[in-house]
Amino acid sequence: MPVRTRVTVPLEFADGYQTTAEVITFTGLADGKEHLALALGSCADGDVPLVRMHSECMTGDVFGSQRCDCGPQLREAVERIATTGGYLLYLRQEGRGIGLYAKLDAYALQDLGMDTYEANRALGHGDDERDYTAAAQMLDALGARSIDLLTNNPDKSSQLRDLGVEVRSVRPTGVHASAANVRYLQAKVSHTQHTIDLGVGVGLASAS
Ligand SMILES: Nc1nc2c(ncn2[C@@H]2O[C@H](COP(=O)(O)OP(=O)(O)OP(=O)(O)O)[C@@H](O)[C@H]2O)c(=O)[nH]1
Ligand SMILES: [Zn+2]
Repeated sequence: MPVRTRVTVPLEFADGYQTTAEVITFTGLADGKEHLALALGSCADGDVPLVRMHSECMTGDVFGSQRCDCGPQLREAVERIATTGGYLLYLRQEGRGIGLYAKLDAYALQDLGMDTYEANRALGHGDDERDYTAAAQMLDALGARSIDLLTNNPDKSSQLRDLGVEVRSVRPTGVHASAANVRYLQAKVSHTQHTIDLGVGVGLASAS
């Protein structure tokens, strides 16, 4: 699974944080999507890279939506990986794999009282349609056979291990709770066993 292009991109976030990423593209990924890898920090030969598999969320990543925790998780991941050395895989799996329009349909159903998983099912989708085969191919192309994985989602480490990636450790992300997303985070904890400690959530007090 060859790397197609590597290009250096200087990054500056809204809060002024700056770093440099090597943005990497691939050919022949299993699902034919244009997934990106960002190499951040420095990883010497033999070091185990810190990896985040970030699923695309246009509303959260681009527009700063408060309905989810994607924007702050992305910002956190870039800095942690730049400090440690590793890869951010930006996966084109909008809406947990159901697509942007369907995610917004699901938001409309959540506004009528469904939780995030019930809304997916009401639309005829699975709870989570993401498959990490392409991510495993990207890691293989990068020579990352053993990784430390930044996630609260047990399905990500489980799928990667089944795909032959050695996940040496799983590191939780910070808790980015707010009044607007706490119900969504609670659903992730109760339904898919995410390791999010909502008792210590940043901003949780304002949600109660
Ligand atoms: N269908 C649907 N997708 C959502 C909703 N809220 C967020 N998403 C999508 O969920 C994905 C976010 O996934 P991740 O940031 O990987 O979060 P996660 O699976 O909880 O795992 P970690 O953050 O690694 O713990 C993005 O693709 C979002 O677009 C929702 O209410 N419905
Ligand atoms: Zn989001």
